[in-house]
Amino acid sequence: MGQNLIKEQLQGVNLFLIGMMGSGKSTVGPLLAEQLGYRFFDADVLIERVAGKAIADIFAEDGEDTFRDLETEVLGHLAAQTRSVIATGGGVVLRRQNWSYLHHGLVIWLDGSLELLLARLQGDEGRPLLQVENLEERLGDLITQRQPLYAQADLRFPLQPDQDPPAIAAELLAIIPGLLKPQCSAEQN
Ligand SMILES: Nc1ncnc2c1ncn2[C@@H]1O[C@H](COP(=O)(O)OP(=O)(O)O)[C@@H](O)[C@H]1O
Ligand SMILES: O=C(O)C1=C[C@@H](OP(=O)(O)O)[C@@H](O)[C@H](O)C1
Ligand SMILES: [Mg+2]
Repeated sequence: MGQNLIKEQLQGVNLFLIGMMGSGKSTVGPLLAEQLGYRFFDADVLIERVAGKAIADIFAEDGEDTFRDLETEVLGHLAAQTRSVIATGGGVVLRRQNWSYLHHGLVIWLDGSLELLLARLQGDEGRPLLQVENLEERLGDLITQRQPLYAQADLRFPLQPDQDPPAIAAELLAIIPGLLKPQCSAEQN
């Protein structure tokens, strides 16, 4: 299906990318936005802008609760936009209020295995929840806790270890029209 037809069918509806840390939300998001003529927002980048400091410093100095409050605030603003692809942070699914914002758009879950995430996140220093001795155990615990929440997405997209970001974006663009209901339009509301 051509990009113009997909754009026409989407009618401005936002795309929210959800999934575990390392699933590629921040990487695939801009590619999707470019193909669709949408804007791209990374919720984490906006949180850092609002707080005036890096995510690691928000966690260290103000605590996770403050970070989650900022996350909800930023998401509320983003949900009021149209024609946007939004990369969320992996923990966005934890708060019920966030789901009321996510459901303003189409919610796409990038679902990666523990093995895939571990390979990508080894040595990462920017994600405060992963600064532990046993990364595999921490990721496994987070997956167990969050999987039922991610499963509330409109689409589960299983990640293949050898699929590069452009190929993922292309496959998503082919799948998305099938998710749309005829009356689904952000610009009619
Ligand atoms: N399809 C992919 N194949 C290989 N590496 C990827 C892919 N998507 C993302 N990455 C890499 O994985 C890491 C995490 O990606 P990122 O987009 O920051 O994930 P998220 O925003 O979901 O936490 C980055 O180093 C990124 O370059
Ligand atoms: O999973 C989480 O709780 C978090 C994920 C991070 O974003 P990414 O999913 O983009 O890494 C960031 O929001 C913060 O470190 C907390
Ligand atoms: Mg990210």
